Amino acid sequence: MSDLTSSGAWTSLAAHRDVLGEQKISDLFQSEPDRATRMWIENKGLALDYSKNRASAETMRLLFALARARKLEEWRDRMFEGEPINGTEHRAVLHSALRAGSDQIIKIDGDNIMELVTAELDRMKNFVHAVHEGRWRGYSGKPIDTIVNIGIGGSHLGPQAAMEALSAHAVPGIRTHFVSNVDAHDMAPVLAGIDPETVLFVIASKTFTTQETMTNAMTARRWLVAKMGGDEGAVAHHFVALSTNARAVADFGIDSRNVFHFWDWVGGRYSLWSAIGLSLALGIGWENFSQMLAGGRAMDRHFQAAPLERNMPVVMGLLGLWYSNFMGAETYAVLPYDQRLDRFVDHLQQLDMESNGKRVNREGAPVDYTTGPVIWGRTGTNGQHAFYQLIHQGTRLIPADFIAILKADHDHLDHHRILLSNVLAQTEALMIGKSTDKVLADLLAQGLSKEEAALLAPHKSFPGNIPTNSLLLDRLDPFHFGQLLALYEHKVFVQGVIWNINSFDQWGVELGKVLAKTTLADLSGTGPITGHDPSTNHLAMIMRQALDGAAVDKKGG
Ligand SMILES: O=P(O)(O)OC[C@H]1O[C@H](O)[C@H](O)[C@@H](O)[C@@H]1O
Repeated sequence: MSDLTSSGAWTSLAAHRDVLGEQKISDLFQSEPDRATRMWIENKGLALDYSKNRASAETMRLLFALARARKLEEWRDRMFEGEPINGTEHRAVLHSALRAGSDQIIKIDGDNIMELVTAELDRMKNFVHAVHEGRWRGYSGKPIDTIVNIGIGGSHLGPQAAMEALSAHAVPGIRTHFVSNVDAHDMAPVLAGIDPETVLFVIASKTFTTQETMTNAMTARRWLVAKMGGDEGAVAHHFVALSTNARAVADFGIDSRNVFHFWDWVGGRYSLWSAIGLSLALGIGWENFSQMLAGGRAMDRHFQAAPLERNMPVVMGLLGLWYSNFMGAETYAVLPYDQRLDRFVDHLQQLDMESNGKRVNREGAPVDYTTGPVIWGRTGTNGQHAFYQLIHQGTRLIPADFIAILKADHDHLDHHRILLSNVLAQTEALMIGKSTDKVLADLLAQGLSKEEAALLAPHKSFPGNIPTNSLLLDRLDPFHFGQLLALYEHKVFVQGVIWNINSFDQWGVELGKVLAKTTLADLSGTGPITGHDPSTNHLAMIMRQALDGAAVDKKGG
């Protein structure tokens, strides 16, 4: 047994789970009448109500004890102080420094990195202003009005999700596009709809080696040069790069003055706060981007200063772990009740699953407990008419976060009232359910015979007791979005610490990348394809025939 599963804190929780059993959340409200106010944490316009969880006061006490036994506070401080807690890559984890403010001093190996951070933010700010004020111009002298971000994973999902979330704050007259997939069905329609004289391509890649991004960037570059009559000089006016790899950017042919830097202590999925946020800053303006950083900073301060018992990321991390490790939940749903947060779930998916989808601990030993859950979701109310059926009546336990925005950015108050009423109805229904007896009584009252009612009742009853958090944001503005994003970043960190895994590497994505080089060579070659298993050889042969424009022989391959 591992240190974790043999620890007193863990075994106490397991024993407590057996005692708590199937105790109803609604009964906990009877025995703990102060739950709604006690299980409530608020920080600068972002509030968490976690009272609708399968967790009593005693559960929470044991979870906080687990966090302390795993030295969560020490790990948190080590992260903020720049210790190399990303052990497999010997790197610090300092995305918090990107939003810390210029008055802070944060050192790595004795050097104050805040000087670098502040200088780069200043460069970004100047650039954003130059574009918006029409001082930065395209090759033919026209001002820029279209931004095309080319990146993937952490260099795409965060900026795109934030741009969509903050669409109410978009700078008038600036259009933004986000291209990620190497599938040219992504890039082609964008190129078809933009003006080469007024476009700025923002090539976002931490490593500047990612196949998809490099392929898309080359295509964009070829397209632009062709549109400019073959003049390579146009590239300097229409391309900027965001990267930690200055050399590879130079090799690509982007002028060093057009490169915005960040550093290896910023993980890709944590990089929205860095130069990777440039497309977003161009899309929403510098003041709004700064507000987002301020929101992230506010959550950092909360995470650092609030006692564990009043600490939002800690509570959310511990509750998630409770369901995952002690109640068998395999997935976790995030259900934002705001259309603009639809893509936020995609970002959270990478943030959480790439961070905590690990099967060995920091020391490389296999874990004997489950780690990161499958994160999924979609906006409510759309989800209600699609997959909520399974949450309500399926066989799996699916805990969920409901995210609601108190004040909308439109004038249709009637819509907003309906939207929020659905948040209440769903979280209540998930908790309370509807017993078979109650359904039976209702059916009889409607005039059904006893036999008919008995047949129908099991289908119409709901077990309930499905746990939810309710997150309330005053408004979906840059500050509160920044808080929300940092909240989830720290939730992921909390869980990673307790599981003793490295949440900041991502070796699991490497194998496919390496193999893709071989398979690309196969698809580009001529002779028989024999280097793989029979299935892969067969599939590759069919694909090559199709790519070569030959008649496809699916049978023979
Ligand atoms: O920014 P890049 O170096 O192009 O990387 C883009 C993405 O691809 C990788 O495969 C990683 O899994 C991601 O964490 C990363 O964000």
